[in-house]
Amino acid sequence: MSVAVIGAGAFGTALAVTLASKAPVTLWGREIDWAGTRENPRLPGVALPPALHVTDDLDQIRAETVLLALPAQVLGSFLTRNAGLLNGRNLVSCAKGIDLTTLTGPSALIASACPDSKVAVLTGPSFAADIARGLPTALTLACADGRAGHQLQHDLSTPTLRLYRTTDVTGAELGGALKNVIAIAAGAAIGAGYGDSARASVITRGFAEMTRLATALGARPETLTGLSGLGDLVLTCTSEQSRNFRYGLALGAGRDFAAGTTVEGAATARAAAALAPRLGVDLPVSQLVAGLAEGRVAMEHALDILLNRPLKEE
Ligand SMILES: NC(=O)c1ccc[n+]([C@@H]2O[C@H](COP(=O)([O-])OP(=O)(O)OC[C@H]3O[C@@H](n4cnc5c(N)ncnc54)[C@H](O)[C@@H]3O)[C@@H](O)[C@H]2O)c1
Ligand SMILES: O=P(O)(O)OC[C@H](O)CO
Repeated sequence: MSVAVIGAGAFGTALAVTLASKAPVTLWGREIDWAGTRENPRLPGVALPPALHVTDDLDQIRAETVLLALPAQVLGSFLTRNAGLLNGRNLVSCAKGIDLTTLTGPSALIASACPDSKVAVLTGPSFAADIARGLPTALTLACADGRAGHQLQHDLSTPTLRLYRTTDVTGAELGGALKNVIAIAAGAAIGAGYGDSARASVITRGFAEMTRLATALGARPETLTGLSGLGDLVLTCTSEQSRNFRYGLALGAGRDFAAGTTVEGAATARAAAALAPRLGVDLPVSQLVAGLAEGRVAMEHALDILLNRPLKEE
């Protein structure tokens, strides 16, 4: 097995660090002026192991399996530019989002750009810092090709990173994408001072919403109850390590949020809101988060919008 990681942000670097405990790994990033220090400022306090080679030269990516750890909204253009280099290899998406241009998940972007590749998705509850520090973590490896998924599950598991396998790529990647949207709403509820009971309602109704959208797009409902759905939803809605949750906190409290931070849920809320009428599904939380993120909805009206919806059966 040979593995490379594209995207030297926090997550790509963390995955490369844990995988380098098994075999040499090449990590590609476009801004790697930090490489000589053997510490990525996006992952402070983690020394890169000797088996991890960092480069900004894509020609050095020769591995048969390539993990794509770029933000969801830049993945499409990256694939278009580099399909010649990537097509035919096993390509594993590590991004959590829905592409705003195509309203599809990362796996469809990859399949379209690289038709000769086996496509997989690696997703689930995990903070980059936890993986890089060797804390125990369990993720979902989704691949429609069962045999390829089985191989990737073994190739990409490490002593501290335990992968479970599924063939439901749609369910796994939508769980990972949509939990970010709900985490923004949960953060906003806490930031606005609505309390933990309100957060529990957001998580529960948000989970119902995730399941509605994902199943309308072909996901298996049980996938949403797994690590990639409920597992990641719980983590992201309850931890201030999450950037989506912290962004929501700032929205709720009326505070500024650090520009340039990767907050996948904002664009994904807009994508989900655009999908809702096409699929005939009701996504009130996603629509609200899209409105908040775009500045169309003021936080002081957000609660009224949710509470004034018609009363209905659970
Ligand atoms: N950080 C985590 O804990 C974590 C955990 C699980 C999944 N993820 C997912 O991984 C993905 C990446 O997140 P991250 O935390 O690594 O983000 P990050 O903000 O730490 O890093 C993003 C990286 O992408 C690079 N980049 C941005 N635009 C680019 C482009 N056009 N071409 C090439 N490189 C580009 C940046 O230079 C940066 O290195 C996201 O979809 C995120 O949801 C992150
Ligand atoms: O920091 P966030 O909000 O992007 O969350 C990171 C991971 O997706 C948690 O599983």
